[in-house]
Amino acid sequence: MSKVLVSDPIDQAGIDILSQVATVDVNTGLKPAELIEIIPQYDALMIRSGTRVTQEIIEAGTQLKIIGRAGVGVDNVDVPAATRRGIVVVNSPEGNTIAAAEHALAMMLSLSRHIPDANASVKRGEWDRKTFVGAEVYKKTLGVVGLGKIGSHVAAVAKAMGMKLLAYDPFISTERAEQIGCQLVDLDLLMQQSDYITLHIPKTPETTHIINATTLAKMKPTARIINCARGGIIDEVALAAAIKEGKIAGAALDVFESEPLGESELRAIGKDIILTPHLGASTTEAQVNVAIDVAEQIRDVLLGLPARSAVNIPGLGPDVLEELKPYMELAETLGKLVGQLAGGRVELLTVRLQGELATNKSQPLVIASLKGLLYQALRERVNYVNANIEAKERGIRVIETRDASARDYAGSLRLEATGTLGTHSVTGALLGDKEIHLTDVDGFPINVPPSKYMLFTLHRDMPGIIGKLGSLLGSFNVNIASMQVGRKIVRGDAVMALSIDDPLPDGILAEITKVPGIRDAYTVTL
Ligand SMILES: NC(=O)C1=CN([C@@H]2O[C@H](COP(=O)(O)OP(=O)(O)OC[C@H]3O[C@@H](n4cnc5c(N)ncnc54)[C@H](O)[C@@H]3O)[C@@H](O)[C@H]2O)C=CC1
Ligand SMILES: O=C(O)CCC(=O)C(=O)O
Repeated sequence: MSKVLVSDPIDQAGIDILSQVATVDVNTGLKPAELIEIIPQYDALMIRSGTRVTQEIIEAGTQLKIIGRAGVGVDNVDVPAATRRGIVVVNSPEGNTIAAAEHALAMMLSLSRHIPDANASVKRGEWDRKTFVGAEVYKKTLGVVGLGKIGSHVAAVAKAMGMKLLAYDPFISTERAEQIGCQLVDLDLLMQQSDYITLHIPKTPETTHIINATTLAKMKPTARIINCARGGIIDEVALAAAIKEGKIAGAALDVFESEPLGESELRAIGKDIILTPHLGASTTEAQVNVAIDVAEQIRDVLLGLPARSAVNIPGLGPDVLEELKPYMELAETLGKLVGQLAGGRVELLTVRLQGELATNKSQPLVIASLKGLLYQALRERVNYVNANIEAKERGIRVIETRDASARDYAGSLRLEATGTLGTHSVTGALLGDKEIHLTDVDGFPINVPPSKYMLFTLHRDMPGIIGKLGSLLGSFNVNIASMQVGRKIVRGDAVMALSIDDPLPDGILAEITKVPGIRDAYTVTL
C-alpha cells in the first residue's frame, strides 16, 4: 500500500479520502532535518503553508510521486526541483477563494472601525467612545490590485456595499473589469485615488515590493492598505514608516515577508494597523474544500490517473503527453517569448502549425502556447488544465491555422500575439526531434536555442551597432553568452537575439534604445 505524509494540519475529510488508497501518517510541526529523515518512505506529501518543501527535501523523497498543497500558493514548494524529479505538484486553485476574499473585506471594515483595539479596550474595563471614531466605506473608492479569483469576489462584495471600484491588473481586459464593475486604471492612479487598497496578486519578481516608499507616497493621507495575498508584495519597512509619519492612515496585513512574523516595527504601531497570522484561508469551509480537492488528486495520482490541477504536469492523458512533450515545451517557450515581446495585454493569439505539425492534434499545442503566454501574469497558477479558461477570462481570442506547405523545418510552430502595444511573432522548431530552436522573430530569420535570459533588439543593420551594444552591456557588467543577427536585406531592418548570463539590470533597456540605429529592445526570461 502507498504511504502519504500529511505534514501540516488538514481537515479530516481529506485524510478520509487518502485512507481509501494509502496509509496516512499525520506528523505536523516537523523540522526540515526531521522531514528529510522520514520523507524517503513516502509516496505522497500533503501540506499547507507551514511546510517548506525545499530541493533538499524533494531529493531525499526518492519514492515521492506527488506533493499536494491544500491551498493556492505553491511558493513554499520548489516546483522546478519537483518537476525535474518528475514529481507532480497539485494545488487547490479555488477552494479558499471566498475565505481569502472575506478575510480581506473583514480587514477593511475592522480597520475602518478600529474593531480590534476597541474590543481590547472594553475587555480591559474601559468605555472609550472618542478614540475609536471610524470611517464609512460607503461611497469610498476601493482600489483592487489583481482582479483574479479573490480580487473579483472582493470587488463584487465591495460594490454591493456602495463602494466605487478601481482595479489594476495588466493581464485583464477592460471588458472583464467592467463586467465586475471596476474601472481599469494604472497603478499610479489607483494609488492616488483610492481610499482603500487591497492586494490580490501572486508574489513574483515583478510584484515583490511593488508597494514601496515611492508608491506609498502616492496614497492619500486618509487611505488604508490591505494585504491578504503574499508577504513581500509590500515593503514592510517602508509601510511602517508611512504609517508612523502619517503619510497613510493605516494597514491590515495577513501575510508577511517572513512567517511567522519575528521582530518587526509593525508590531509597535497602535490602532492604525491590524496584523493576523496568515488566516486568509482559515475557515472551516475552505479547509474542507482544499483538503478534499487535494486529497482526491493525490488519490488519483497514486492510482495512476491524471491530476486535474497539476501546476507542473498537464492533466492531459499520458499517451498524448509522451508523444507531444517536446512540441508542448516548444509551444510553451514560444508562448512565454511572444507574450513578453508583446508586453501589455494580449488580445489575440494566432497559433500556426506548420509542415509536419499541421497534421497533428492542435489542442494540446494551443493550450501549451497559452500556458506560456499567461505565465507572466499567473506564474504557477496557470497550468495545462486552466490555461484555456484563464485566457477566455482575460478576453484573449485564439485563432488556429495550419500550413502543411511550410518546409523550412520538418515541423514548426508560429505564434503571433496582438495586444495593446502592437503585434509580435515568433517561430520555433525542434532540431534532432528534441532541441528547441527559435527560427524567426518578427519575420526576421534567426537560428538560436532559447536561453533563460535573452535580449532582442530591432535595429538598422549598419556598421558598428553590434560593437556599441556590446560595450554598453559590458559597462553594465552584462555577460553575453551568444548573439545572432537576423536580417532580410543588407543594411535594412534587422533583429538581434542575445543570450545573456543574468537578468538585465534596471534602466539598461532605456540606454539600449538610445544607441543610434536601435529602435526597440526587449528583455525576456524564459
Ligand atoms: N492569505 C491567504 O491565506 C491566502 C492568500 N492567497 C493569495 O492571494 C493571491 C491571489 O490569489 P487568486 O485570486 O486565487 O489568484 P489569481 O491567479 O486568480 O489572480 C491573481 C491576479 O493577479 C494578476 N496579476 C499578476 N501579476 C500582476 C501584476 N504584476 N500586477 C497586477 N496584477 C497582476 C493576474 O492577472 C490575476 O488576475 C495569491 O497571492 C494567493 O497566493 C490565496 C488564498 C489564501
Ligand atoms: O494554507 C493556508 O492556510 C494558506 C493559504 C494560502 O495562503 C494559499 O492558499 O495561497
